[in-house]
Amino acid sequence: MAVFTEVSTNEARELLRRLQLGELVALRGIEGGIENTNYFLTSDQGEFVLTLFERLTAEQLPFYLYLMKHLAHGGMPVPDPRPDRNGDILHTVCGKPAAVVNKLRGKSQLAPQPVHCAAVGAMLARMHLAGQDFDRYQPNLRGLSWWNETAPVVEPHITAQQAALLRSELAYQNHVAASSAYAALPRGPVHADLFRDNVMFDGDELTGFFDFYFAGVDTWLFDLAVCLNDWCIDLAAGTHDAERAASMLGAYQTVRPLTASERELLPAMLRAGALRFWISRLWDFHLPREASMLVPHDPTHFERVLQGRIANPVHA
Ligand SMILES: Nc1ncnc2c1ncn2[C@@H]1O[C@H](COP(=O)(O)OP(=O)(O)O)[C@@H](O)[C@H]1O
Ligand SMILES: N[C@@H](CCOP(=O)(O)O)C(=O)O
Repeated sequence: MAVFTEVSTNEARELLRRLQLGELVALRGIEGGIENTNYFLTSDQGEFVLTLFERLTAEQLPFYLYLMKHLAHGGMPVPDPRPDRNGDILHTVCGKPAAVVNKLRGKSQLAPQPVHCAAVGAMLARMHLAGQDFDRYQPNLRGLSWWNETAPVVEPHITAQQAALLRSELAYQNHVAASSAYAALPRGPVHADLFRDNVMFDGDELTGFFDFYFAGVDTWLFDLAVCLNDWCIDLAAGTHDAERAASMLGAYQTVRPLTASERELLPAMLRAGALRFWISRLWDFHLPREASMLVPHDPTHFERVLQGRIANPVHA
């Protein structure tokens, strides 16, 4: 359930008027999602998604919303935030920061085949290139600094063996981040959470991707590693799927070939991607936000993925 704040039809009607998006036809709460309140908003001009931000602040949101707008205008199939009469794309609904975007066609592909992984790889590379000239900056707020801050917070809740893995991996990632190969990695705005549930497909055709609310400036390789760690992993076993990974990496490189530093650091970034989601899942699991309706994801999945990435490094 992801309607934390109830929006009345009157409020929806008034919002559509403010945004000059026509007359309300239907308003329906969206059950998926864990962070925000989402509604499908249908007017006589089309179908939209209304999001009320429950956690992100009005200071953080412009980066995400303007990045989506920039990418949409660059031809990427991402939601385009709709402006009001003054040109503002961050609105207020029920006292919460809110946005209205176009509804994307298609549905999530939760059992991806190599063809889907190739589509995601090519689209990710196009997105990286399209984001190059985006002029706002916000770091990846779930990057290395956050891992260093959060690891000691979750440590009291895990076993000694898990804590040892967490500490040694963190030490390794701090060491990698200080290296000259890491400094040479190309970077720019990244999605940083492009999991299967954030991409739409119509059959084998990728029709869009959304949920930019973990985006930030980071290495492009980290973004690719996050995708490989979700799309190209057998979820039941937590193991690497070589065929799907080859499809994703190959398609990514048809658009943007990896640099020498990226090839060198792919195994390290696959570990970083696994560590990032292991820590955030441990955090959500052991320290749930007060009054949150968040149903935490299983942290042990990414612990297994991390162990697999350490034991069996994958090269480009
Ligand atoms: N622009 C969009 N077009 C179509 N469906 C969307 C769009 N944005 C969100 N959704 C739907 O809403 C659900 C929840 O959105 P999501 O951004 O994942 O929420 P949360 O940030 O709370 O996790 C998605 O799984 C998807 O079904
Ligand atoms: N992809 C993350 C959780 C983020 O949730 P989302 O619904 O906002 O994509 C994970 O799997 O841990």
